[in-house]
Amino acid sequence: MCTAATYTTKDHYFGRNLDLEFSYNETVTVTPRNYPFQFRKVKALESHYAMIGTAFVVDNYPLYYDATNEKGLSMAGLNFPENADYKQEAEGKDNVTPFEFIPWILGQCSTIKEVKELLGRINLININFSEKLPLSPLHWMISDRNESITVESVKEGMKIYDNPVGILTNNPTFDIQIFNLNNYVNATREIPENRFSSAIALDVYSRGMGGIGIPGDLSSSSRFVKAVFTKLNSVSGTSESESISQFFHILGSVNQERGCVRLAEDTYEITIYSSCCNVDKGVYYYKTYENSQITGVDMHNENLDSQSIVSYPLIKEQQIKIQN
Ligand SMILES: C[C@H](CCC(=O)NCCS(=O)(=O)O)[C@H]1CC[C@H]2[C@@H]3[C@H](O)C[C@@H]4C[C@H](O)CC[C@]4(C)[C@H]3C[C@H](O)[C@]12C
Repeated sequence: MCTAATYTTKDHYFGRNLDLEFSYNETVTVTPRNYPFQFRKVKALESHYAMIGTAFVVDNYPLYYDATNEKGLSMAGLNFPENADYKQEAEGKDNVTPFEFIPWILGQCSTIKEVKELLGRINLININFSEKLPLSPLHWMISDRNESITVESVKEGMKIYDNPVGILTNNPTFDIQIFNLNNYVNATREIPENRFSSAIALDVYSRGMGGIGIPGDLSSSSRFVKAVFTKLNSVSGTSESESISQFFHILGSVNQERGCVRLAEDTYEITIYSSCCNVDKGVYYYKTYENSQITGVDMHNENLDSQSIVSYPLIKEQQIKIQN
Protein backbone atom coordinates (compact mmCIF):
# COMPACT_ATOMS: atom_id res chain seq x y z
CA MET A 1 0.00 0.00 0.00
CA CYS A 2 1.05 3.51 -0.33
CA THR A 3 0.31 6.93 1.02
CA ALA A 4 0.85 10.29 -0.71
CA ALA A 5 0.76 13.65 1.07
CA THR A 6 1.15 17.39 0.65
CA TYR A 7 2.25 19.87 3.31
CA THR A 8 2.76 23.62 3.32
CA THR A 9 4.88 25.82 5.56
CA LYS A 10 6.83 28.64 3.92
CA ASP A 11 7.38 26.30 0.97
CA HIS A 12 5.26 23.49 -0.45
CA TYR A 13 6.06 19.83 -0.08
CA PHE A 14 4.78 16.72 -1.86
CA GLY A 15 5.76 13.13 -1.27
CA ARG A 16 4.75 9.57 -0.66
CA ASN A 17 5.43 6.24 0.98
CA LEU A 18 6.04 3.46 -1.51
CA ASP A 19 4.85 0.29 0.19
CA LEU A 20 5.56 -3.00 -1.51
CA GLU A 21 7.13 -6.38 -0.89
CA PHE A 22 9.82 -5.98 -3.55
CA SER A 23 11.72 -3.33 -5.39
CA TYR A 24 12.13 -2.60 -9.12
CA ASN A 25 15.51 -0.95 -8.66
CA GLU A 26 13.98 2.50 -8.72
CA THR A 27 16.18 5.61 -8.82
CA VAL A 28 15.80 9.33 -8.21
CA THR A 29 15.57 10.51 -11.80
CA VAL A 30 15.78 13.97 -13.33
CA THR A 31 14.31 14.33 -16.81
CA PRO A 32 15.59 17.54 -18.42
CA ARG A 33 13.57 19.75 -20.75
CA ASN A 34 14.92 18.41 -24.02
CA TYR A 35 14.71 14.69 -23.38
CA PRO A 36 12.36 13.60 -26.17
CA PHE A 37 9.37 12.02 -24.42
CA GLN A 38 7.90 9.40 -26.72
CA PHE A 39 4.31 8.24 -26.27
CA ARG A 40 2.58 5.25 -27.79
CA LYS A 41 -0.38 7.09 -29.32
CA VAL A 42 0.08 10.82 -28.88
CA LYS A 43 2.77 13.05 -30.34
CA ALA A 44 6.16 13.10 -28.64
CA LEU A 45 7.02 16.02 -26.39
CA GLU A 46 10.36 17.13 -27.80
CA SER A 47 10.68 19.81 -25.18
CA HIS A 48 8.72 20.09 -21.95
CA TYR A 49 9.03 21.05 -18.31
CA ALA A 50 11.87 19.32 -16.49
CA MET A 51 10.91 16.94 -13.68
CA ILE A 52 12.40 15.04 -10.76
CA GLY A 53 11.05 12.00 -8.99
CA THR A 54 11.41 8.30 -8.41
CA ALA A 55 11.37 6.17 -11.53
CA PHE A 56 12.27 2.77 -12.78
CA VAL A 57 14.25 3.54 -15.92
CA VAL A 58 13.81 0.94 -18.64
CA ASP A 59 15.37 1.32 -22.09
CA ASN A 60 16.16 4.94 -21.27
CA TYR A 61 12.47 5.61 -20.50
CA PRO A 62 11.68 6.89 -16.99
CA LEU A 63 8.68 5.01 -15.59
CA TYR A 64 7.81 7.50 -12.86
CA TYR A 65 6.12 6.48 -9.61
CA ASP A 66 5.94 10.08 -8.41
CA ALA A 67 7.49 13.33 -9.61
CA THR A 68 7.48 17.13 -9.42
CA ASN A 69 8.14 19.46 -12.32
CA GLU A 70 10.09 22.71 -12.37
CA LYS A 71 6.81 24.65 -11.99
CA GLY A 72 6.01 22.91 -8.71
CA LEU A 73 3.30 20.62 -10.07
CA SER A 74 3.49 17.12 -8.56
CA MET A 75 1.92 13.76 -9.18
CA ALA A 76 2.02 10.28 -7.63
CA GLY A 77 0.55 6.94 -8.76
CA LEU A 78 -0.79 4.60 -6.07
CA ASN A 79 -2.23 1.13 -6.32
CA PHE A 80 -5.95 0.96 -7.01
CA PRO A 81 -6.61 -2.75 -7.54
CA GLU A 82 -9.95 -3.96 -8.88
CA ASN A 83 -11.13 -0.38 -9.39
CA ALA A 84 -8.76 0.96 -12.03
CA ASP A 85 -10.16 0.43 -15.49
CA TYR A 86 -8.25 1.48 -18.59
CA LYS A 87 -9.94 1.91 -21.95
CA GLN A 88 -9.63 1.18 -25.64
CA GLU A 89 -8.17 3.87 -27.84
CA ALA A 90 -10.82 6.50 -28.67
CA GLU A 91 -10.91 8.96 -31.53
CA GLY A 92 -10.62 12.64 -30.76
CA LYS A 93 -9.03 11.94 -27.37
CA ASP A 94 -5.49 12.20 -26.03
CA ASN A 95 -4.85 8.47 -25.76
CA VAL A 96 -2.22 8.13 -23.06
CA THR A 97 -1.18 4.97 -21.25
CA PRO A 98 -1.01 4.96 -17.44
CA PHE A 99 2.79 4.62 -17.52
CA GLU A 100 2.94 7.79 -19.68
CA PHE A 101 0.47 9.73 -17.57
CA ILE A 102 2.98 11.42 -15.20
CA PRO A 103 5.27 12.74 -18.00
CA TRP A 104 2.28 13.75 -20.11
CA ILE A 105 0.84 15.92 -17.33
CA LEU A 106 4.04 17.19 -15.70
CA GLY A 107 5.65 17.83 -19.07
CA GLN A 108 2.96 20.32 -20.06
CA CYS A 109 1.14 21.75 -17.05
CA SER A 110 2.10 24.14 -14.29
CA THR A 111 -1.18 24.35 -12.35
CA ILE A 112 -4.18 22.20 -11.49
CA LYS A 113 -6.26 24.51 -13.66
CA GLU A 114 -4.14 23.52 -16.66
CA VAL A 115 -4.24 19.87 -15.60
CA LYS A 116 -8.03 19.92 -15.58
CA GLU A 117 -8.03 21.20 -19.15
CA LEU A 118 -5.78 18.35 -20.31
CA LEU A 119 -7.80 15.81 -18.34
CA GLY A 120 -10.88 16.88 -20.25
CA ARG A 121 -9.35 15.33 -23.38
CA ILE A 122 -7.51 12.38 -21.91
CA ASN A 123 -8.32 8.70 -22.30
CA LEU A 124 -6.17 6.32 -20.24
CA ILE A 125 -5.62 3.35 -22.51
CA ASN A 126 -4.77 -0.26 -21.80
CA ILE A 127 -1.42 -0.74 -23.52
CA ASN A 128 1.27 -2.50 -21.52
CA PHE A 129 4.75 -1.05 -21.33
CA SER A 130 6.07 -4.50 -22.20
CA GLU A 131 5.23 -8.14 -21.67
CA LYS A 132 7.38 -8.13 -18.55
CA LEU A 133 5.92 -4.85 -17.30
CA PRO A 134 2.16 -4.94 -17.75
CA LEU A 135 -0.04 -2.07 -16.64
CA SER A 136 -0.55 -1.48 -12.95
CA PRO A 137 -3.94 -0.61 -11.55
CA LEU A 138 -3.33 2.92 -10.29
CA HIS A 139 -5.01 6.13 -9.28
CA TRP A 140 -3.20 9.45 -8.87
CA MET A 141 -2.93 12.51 -6.70
CA ILE A 142 -1.91 15.67 -8.56
CA SER A 143 -1.07 18.84 -6.64
CA ASP A 144 0.11 22.36 -7.31
CA ARG A 145 1.00 24.85 -4.58
CA ASN A 146 -2.64 25.56 -3.76
CA GLU A 147 -4.77 22.51 -4.40
CA SER A 148 -4.87 18.79 -5.05
CA ILE A 149 -7.04 16.50 -7.12
CA THR A 150 -7.49 12.73 -7.25
CA VAL A 151 -7.82 11.09 -10.67
CA GLU A 152 -9.47 7.66 -10.99
CA SER A 153 -10.15 5.91 -14.29
CA VAL A 154 -12.91 3.45 -13.38
CA LYS A 155 -15.56 1.42 -15.23
CA GLU A 156 -17.92 4.39 -15.49
CA GLY A 157 -15.18 6.65 -16.89
CA MET A 158 -12.69 9.20 -15.66
CA LYS A 159 -13.42 10.65 -12.20
CA ILE A 160 -11.68 13.80 -11.05
CA TYR A 161 -12.20 14.67 -7.41
CA ASP A 162 -11.06 17.79 -5.61
CA ASN A 163 -8.88 16.51 -2.82
CA PRO A 164 -9.27 18.97 0.05
CA VAL A 165 -7.09 16.98 2.46
CA GLY A 166 -4.03 16.49 0.26
CA ILE A 167 -3.74 12.79 1.14
CA LEU A 168 -4.23 9.69 -0.98
CA THR A 169 -3.90 6.00 -0.10
CA ASN A 170 -5.39 3.07 -2.03
CA ASN A 171 -8.87 1.48 -2.12
CA PRO A 172 -11.75 2.20 -1.87
CA THR A 173 -12.64 4.95 -4.33
CA PHE A 174 -11.86 8.50 -3.21
CA ASP A 175 -15.48 9.55 -2.61
CA ILE A 176 -15.82 6.73 -0.07
CA GLN A 177 -12.50 7.57 1.59
CA ILE A 178 -13.60 11.17 2.09
CA PHE A 179 -17.06 10.17 3.32
CA ASN A 180 -15.50 7.81 5.84
CA LEU A 181 -13.86 10.79 7.59
CA ASN A 182 -17.33 11.68 8.92
CA ASN A 183 -17.02 8.73 11.28
CA TYR A 184 -14.18 10.47 13.10
CA VAL A 185 -15.93 13.79 13.70
CA ASN A 186 -15.30 13.39 17.43
CA ALA A 187 -11.56 12.76 17.27
CA THR A 188 -9.52 15.67 18.56
CA ARG A 189 -5.97 16.61 19.42
CA GLU A 190 -7.32 18.49 22.45
CA ILE A 191 -7.76 17.07 25.94
CA PRO A 192 -11.17 15.41 25.69
CA GLU A 193 -14.10 16.26 27.91
CA ASN A 194 -16.47 13.68 29.26
CA ARG A 195 -19.33 13.68 26.78
CA PHE A 196 -20.03 10.03 27.46
CA SER A 197 -22.36 10.73 30.38
CA SER A 198 -22.54 13.07 33.34
CA ALA A 199 -23.72 10.10 35.38
CA ILE A 200 -20.19 8.73 35.60
CA ALA A 201 -16.85 10.37 36.36
CA LEU A 202 -14.37 9.48 33.64
CA ASP A 203 -10.68 10.16 33.93
CA VAL A 204 -8.39 11.42 31.19
CA TYR A 205 -5.61 9.12 32.38
CA SER A 206 -3.34 9.63 29.37
CA ARG A 207 -2.33 12.23 26.88
CA GLY A 208 -3.63 11.61 23.38
CA MET A 209 -7.02 10.25 24.42
CA GLY A 210 -8.79 12.77 22.18
CA GLY A 211 -7.59 10.71 19.26
CA ILE A 212 -9.01 7.41 20.50
CA GLY A 213 -10.85 5.86 17.58
CA ILE A 214 -8.36 6.98 14.94
CA PRO A 215 -7.35 3.64 13.46
CA GLY A 216 -3.83 2.33 13.78
CA ASP A 217 -3.89 -0.65 11.43
CA LEU A 218 -2.30 -0.61 7.99
CA SER A 219 -5.33 -1.06 5.76
CA SER A 220 -5.71 1.63 3.12
CA SER A 221 -8.89 3.12 4.58
CA SER A 222 -7.33 3.26 8.04
CA ARG A 223 -4.11 4.80 6.73
CA PHE A 224 -6.19 7.44 4.99
CA VAL A 225 -7.85 8.49 8.24
CA LYS A 226 -4.62 8.36 10.24
CA ALA A 227 -2.63 10.33 7.65
CA VAL A 228 -5.36 12.97 7.27
CA PHE A 229 -5.61 13.39 11.07
CA THR A 230 -1.83 13.69 11.39
CA LYS A 231 -1.43 16.06 8.47
CA LEU A 232 -4.34 18.37 9.26
CA ASN A 233 -3.18 18.68 12.86
CA SER A 234 0.48 19.10 11.97
CA VAL A 235 2.38 22.01 13.44
CA SER A 236 5.97 22.84 12.59
CA GLY A 237 8.42 25.64 12.14
CA THR A 238 8.90 26.91 8.62
CA SER A 239 12.60 26.20 8.04
CA GLU A 240 13.56 23.53 5.52
CA SER A 241 14.74 21.24 8.29
CA GLU A 242 11.60 21.65 10.40
CA SER A 243 9.30 21.32 7.39
CA ILE A 244 10.78 18.15 5.94
CA SER A 245 11.10 16.61 9.41
CA GLN A 246 7.39 17.17 9.98
CA PHE A 247 6.61 15.85 6.50
CA PHE A 248 8.46 12.61 7.15
CA HIS A 249 6.62 12.30 10.49
CA ILE A 250 3.29 12.58 8.66
CA LEU A 251 4.33 9.75 6.35
CA GLY A 252 5.85 7.90 9.31
CA SER A 253 2.45 7.80 11.00
CA VAL A 254 1.39 5.26 8.34
CA ASN A 255 4.71 3.49 7.82
CA GLN A 256 4.70 -0.24 7.10
CA GLU A 257 7.10 -2.08 9.38
CA ARG A 258 8.37 -5.45 8.22
CA GLY A 259 6.38 -8.22 9.83
CA CYS A 260 3.04 -6.48 10.30
CA VAL A 261 1.59 -7.26 6.85
CA ARG A 262 2.36 -10.77 5.65
CA LEU A 263 1.52 -11.55 2.03
CA ALA A 264 2.98 -15.05 1.82
CA GLU A 265 5.47 -17.23 3.65
CA ASP A 266 8.42 -14.91 4.36
CA THR A 267 6.95 -12.11 2.23
CA TYR A 268 6.04 -8.87 3.96
CA GLU A 269 5.00 -5.47 2.71
CA ILE A 270 7.30 -2.66 3.86
CA THR A 271 7.75 1.02 3.20
CA ILE A 272 10.51 0.79 0.61
CA TYR A 273 11.04 4.54 0.46
CA SER A 274 9.46 7.74 1.70
CA SER A 275 9.90 10.89 -0.36
CA CYS A 276 9.40 14.57 0.27
CA CYS A 277 9.95 17.06 -2.52
CA ASN A 278 10.27 20.78 -1.85
CA VAL A 279 8.30 21.71 -4.96
CA ASP A 280 9.34 25.36 -4.83
CA LYS A 281 13.04 24.54 -4.82
CA GLY A 282 12.99 21.30 -6.83
CA VAL A 283 14.83 19.33 -4.16
CA TYR A 284 13.73 15.71 -3.80
CA TYR A 285 14.46 14.20 -0.37
CA TYR A 286 14.05 10.55 0.51
CA LYS A 287 14.59 7.89 3.16
CA THR A 288 14.51 4.13 2.64
CA TYR A 289 13.48 1.26 4.89
CA GLU A 290 17.02 0.81 6.12
CA ASN A 291 18.40 4.28 5.59
CA SER A 292 16.84 6.73 8.02
CA GLN A 293 19.13 9.52 6.94
CA ILE A 294 17.48 12.06 4.69
CA THR A 295 19.20 12.24 1.31
CA GLY A 296 18.44 15.00 -1.19
CA VAL A 297 18.79 15.47 -4.95
CA ASP A 298 18.48 19.02 -6.29
CA MET A 299 17.14 19.14 -9.84
CA HIS A 300 18.70 22.55 -10.34
CA ASN A 301 22.15 21.05 -9.87
CA GLU A 302 21.61 19.25 -13.18
CA ASN A 303 21.69 20.72 -16.67
CA LEU A 304 17.96 21.06 -17.21
CA ASP A 305 18.41 22.00 -20.87
CA SER A 306 20.06 18.73 -21.75
CA GLN A 307 18.51 15.75 -23.51
CA SER A 308 19.70 13.01 -21.18
CA ILE A 309 18.02 11.72 -18.08
CA VAL A 310 20.11 11.51 -14.93
CA SER A 311 19.49 8.83 -12.30
CA TYR A 312 20.75 8.44 -8.76
CA PRO A 313 20.44 5.00 -7.19
CA LEU A 314 18.70 5.10 -3.80
CA ILE A 315 21.22 4.93 -0.97
CA LYS A 316 19.72 2.03 0.92
CA GLU A 317 22.19 1.31 3.72
CA GLN A 318 21.83 2.87 7.15
CA GLN A 319 24.15 5.91 7.59
CA ILE A 320 25.02 5.75 11.26
CA LYS A 321 26.90 8.56 12.93
CA ILE A 322 28.88 7.39 15.95
CA GLN A 323 29.15 10.41 18.17
CA ASN A 324 32.16 9.63 20.35
C1 LIG B 1 2.98 -0.87 -6.58
C2 LIG B 1 3.26 0.63 -6.59
C3 LIG B 1 2.23 1.29 -5.71
C4 LIG B 1 2.46 0.91 -4.29
C5 LIG B 1 1.16 0.56 -3.68
O1 LIG B 1 0.19 1.30 -3.72
N1 LIG B 1 1.14 -0.64 -3.11
C6 LIG B 1 -0.06 -1.11 -2.48
C7 LIG B 1 -0.33 -2.55 -2.79
S1 LIG B 1 -1.99 -2.87 -2.43
O2 LIG B 1 -2.82 -1.76 -2.79
O3 LIG B 1 -2.04 -3.17 -1.05
O4 LIG B 1 -2.32 -4.04 -3.25
C8 LIG B 1 3.20 1.22 -7.99
C9 LIG B 1 3.40 2.76 -7.98
C10 LIG B 1 4.04 3.11 -9.32
C11 LIG B 1 4.06 1.79 -10.09
C12 LIG B 1 5.07 1.66 -11.22
C13 LIG B 1 4.90 2.80 -12.24
O5 LIG B 1 3.55 2.90 -12.65
C14 LIG B 1 5.82 2.60 -13.43
C15 LIG B 1 5.75 1.21 -14.07
C16 LIG B 1 4.51 1.04 -14.92
C17 LIG B 1 4.48 -0.33 -15.60
O6 LIG B 1 3.30 -0.45 -16.32
C18 LIG B 1 4.54 -1.42 -14.54
C19 LIG B 1 5.79 -1.28 -13.72
C20 LIG B 1 5.93 0.09 -13.04
C21 LIG B 1 7.37 0.12 -12.52
C22 LIG B 1 4.91 0.28 -11.89
C23 LIG B 1 5.03 -0.83 -10.83
C24 LIG B 1 4.10 -0.64 -9.62
O7 LIG B 1 2.77 -0.78 -10.01
C25 LIG B 1 4.28 0.76 -8.99
C26 LIG B 1 5.67 0.78 -8.37
